[in-house]
Amino acid sequence: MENGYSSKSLPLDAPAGIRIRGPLSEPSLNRILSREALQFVADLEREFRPRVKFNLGCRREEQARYDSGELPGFDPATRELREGDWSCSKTPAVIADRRVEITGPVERKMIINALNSGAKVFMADFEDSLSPTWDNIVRGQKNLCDAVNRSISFEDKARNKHYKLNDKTAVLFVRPRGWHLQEAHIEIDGEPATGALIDFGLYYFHNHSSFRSKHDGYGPFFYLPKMQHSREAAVWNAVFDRAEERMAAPRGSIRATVLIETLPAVFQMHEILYELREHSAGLNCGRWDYIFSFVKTVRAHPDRLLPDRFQVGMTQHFLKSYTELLIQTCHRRGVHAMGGMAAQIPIRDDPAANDTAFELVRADKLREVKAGHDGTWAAHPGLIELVTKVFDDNMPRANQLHIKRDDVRVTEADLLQMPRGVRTLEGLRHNTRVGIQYLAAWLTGTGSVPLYNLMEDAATAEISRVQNWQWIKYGAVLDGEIVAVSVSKELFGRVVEEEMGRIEREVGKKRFESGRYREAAALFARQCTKEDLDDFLTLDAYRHIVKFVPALQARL
Ligand SMILES: CC(=O)SCCNC(=O)CCNC(=O)[C@H](O)C(C)(C)COP(=O)(O)OP(=O)(O)OC[C@H]1O[C@@H](n2cnc3c(N)ncnc32)[C@H](O)[C@@H]1OP(=O)(O)O
Ligand SMILES: O=CC(=O)O
Ligand SMILES: [Mg+2]
Repeated sequence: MENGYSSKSLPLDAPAGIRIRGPLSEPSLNRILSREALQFVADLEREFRPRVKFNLGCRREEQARYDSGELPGFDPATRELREGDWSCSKTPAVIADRRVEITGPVERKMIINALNSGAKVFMADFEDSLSPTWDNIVRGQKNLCDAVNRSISFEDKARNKHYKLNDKTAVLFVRPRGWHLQEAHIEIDGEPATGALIDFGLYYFHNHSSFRSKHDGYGPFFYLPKMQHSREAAVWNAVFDRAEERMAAPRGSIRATVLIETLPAVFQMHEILYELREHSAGLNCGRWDYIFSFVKTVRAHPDRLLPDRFQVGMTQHFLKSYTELLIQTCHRRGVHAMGGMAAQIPIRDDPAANDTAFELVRADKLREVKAGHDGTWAAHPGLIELVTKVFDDNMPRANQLHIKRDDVRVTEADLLQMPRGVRTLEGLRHNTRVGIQYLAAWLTGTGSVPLYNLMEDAATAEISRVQNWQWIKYGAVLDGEIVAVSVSKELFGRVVEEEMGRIEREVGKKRFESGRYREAAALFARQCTKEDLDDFLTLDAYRHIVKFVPALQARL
């Protein structure tokens, strides 16, 4: 035995070609990686890995075109499909009313709290709000199994608090990782597995039959993140077909909502729905990744520098156009158009600030329901009552599929219009302070955190990173300074140093020394100052959280 791990903590009964490289922290997790479950995910991996790799290659090719000056737009080749008359399969009754959805990582206590929160849906997250440590991934699957079969409970000994499910709970959706992330701790035929297929496959394998016996045979339900093109949706559709076939589940029983959260995908919404038409549960405005993707896509265009992050709100023309087009598209195809996440969360120790935060959430949700959204997201149980009321007051039916928004006329220029606002030193400082603290949490296994009274997760951290990168790369001139100041590596270096000092003062010396702040700062600074922008912060950061069983230590 070395470092607390023993070969006994590895599941030993893996089928041929599968190697589990991460330790299991308790024997009850073994069941998640049963021989049959691993065989199921390995079959998916072997069938779909080539298509996943092909699609990632297409992303690189498309990005090279944007880097040489092109901008994304509607595809002339699929015009007939966009203009044609077709619908997605009818939405199952159990998810007809999705007015408020709570989201959160697949953490045991939070799953119980979210399911009990009074929201219609809980989206359990392996993605933006989860740091994908091996333990979080496997434990998250176990937590979800226990939630689906209603045996989940949690004991908070320190607070003498016992958690269990209420009789009435939210409907469960699960968001697997995006196509770009690998699961290094499961090797299939000598290569790391595709994270998305591991998350989907293990969850589907263990839970499909429980869903079959309820919800009129529909489910499990999924959210699908970060796609860039309809050919990626076609892969998900084929994965769903194969999973249903293997488990003798009715075709179309799996339903999934696609997040439109990349700039290229906004030009592909009809096409994405078409590919998934038998499995679709609509689209969602993933605003935070969308803003991140906007910057990433135009990274080679020096004339497209974003203003401060706080000014890129949903009333900016490009974001308003995106949400309206999404609503029109979904309602033409007979599926839900879900709203996104306001970043404000309850502020316990400051009633005035709490009131302001609630007012901002109320205004955001009012805008969404009036625009025609069928529901929206909430980040915290303390917001469910408020958000529900806004939708109840303005949406008398279960949804607004009948509101077609034929008045909406959105062009490529609308979707690409630059947001207005100023670029400030405080914006650079805030991005840096938040980016470093978020990464420090992520490296220790926490994927969503409250920072300065806002929810921060991987998508919001990405905005901080790419905005800094863009300003440094193109020497953005800052507004509001007495003498002209442009952002440079030297200025950024000073900002990192000063913000590290501030973080240390804010979190205290003890926490600062025992945390991973210095490692996070080095990682964040490296990412912000690279000559060429990395596609995802989490790809670089993932290397820092991979922990192989020492006896099997090898290069990633
Ligand atoms: C860009 C996107 O993808 S958005 C979607 C992804 N992001 C998310 O899902 C973020 C979800 N939200 C969260 O993770 C949390 O609300 C945070 C990290 C922002 C704040 O969490 P905390 O600091 O723990 O909040 P707070 O202390 O006020 O929590 C109070 C209680 O509510 C619970 N709670 C807070 N948020 C949630 C949630 N989203 N789901 C379930 N329970 C929650 C806490 O566990 C705590 O429970 P307890 O009283 O039984 O101990
Ligand atoms: O996933 C949601 C987002 O806003 O990003
Ligand atoms: Mg996202």
